[in-house]
Amino acid sequence: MWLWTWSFGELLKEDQVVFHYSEIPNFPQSTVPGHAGRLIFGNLNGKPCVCMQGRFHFYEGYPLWKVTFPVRVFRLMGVETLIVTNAAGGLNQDYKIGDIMVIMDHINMPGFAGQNPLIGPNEERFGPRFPPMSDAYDKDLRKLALGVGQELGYVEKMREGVYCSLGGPNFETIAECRMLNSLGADAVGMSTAPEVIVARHCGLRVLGMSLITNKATMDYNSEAIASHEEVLQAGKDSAKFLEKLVSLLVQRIEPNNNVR
Ligand SMILES: O=P(O)(O)O[C@H]1O[C@H](CO)[C@@H](O)[C@H]1O
Ligand SMILES: Nc1nc2[nH]cnc2c(=O)[nH]1
Repeated sequence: MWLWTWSFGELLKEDQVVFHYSEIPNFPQSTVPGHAGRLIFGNLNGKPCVCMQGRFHFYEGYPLWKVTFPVRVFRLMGVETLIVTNAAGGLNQDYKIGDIMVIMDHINMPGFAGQNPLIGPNEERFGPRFPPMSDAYDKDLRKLALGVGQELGYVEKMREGVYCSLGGPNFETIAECRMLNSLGADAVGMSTAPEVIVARHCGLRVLGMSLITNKATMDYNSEAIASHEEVLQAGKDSAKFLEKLVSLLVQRIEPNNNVR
């Protein structure tokens, strides 16, 4: 069984069952425009999937354990692989709007300030107290994603890089963008790292992909101003491309027999 987030619910046409988050006991609610707040079960190319249409964020006021609660629910339901997607600002100056960055690693900035979803008593039934993160993003899945993207003809669009997760909700200052880029981040957003930390803690295999929805402003002479409207528009513009990519990827991904 597979899980991914964001806008791919439309792909799950076979045997589709839909729940609104409000119907599920103890589930948080989506408050962000563009995040529908629906859980969609179905088959894609014969593979059972569950898709979150809308995720939860720290900036909505949810503690990180709650932001990541669905990951543990899915793990208990038998999910083996997490495909996590996000919208992100491109810090790498070579990146263009509409590019897909396969995430090779992340910088979890809130973690440096003591905000980590695993803080508190360790739940041994999910994983160890001190989980490693140096192998968070599965090498084989990264290679597969880059290959599938190129096979679909998106040679220039496919990138591989480092995602930096911040708490949000404001977009970054110019000085912050320059600093993050000099620290090695290629893209910046307000999600994903917490979900991936919890997914790796409980043994899920992870593939992460960022859609570059805007170029982070690095120049004091630039007139560019980041906005959520721009992010949503870039998401809509790339929806078909992402659907094709994810659809073929799901078809090609082999079951994960190493899940604990
Ligand atoms: O990371 P996702 O939720 O994809 O979306 C990104 O886009 C929103 C800002 O426009 C923020 O939520 C940011 O994290
Ligand atoms: N923090 C942050 N999140 C984003 N989500 C989409 N674009 C951006 C961005 O530029 N910065």
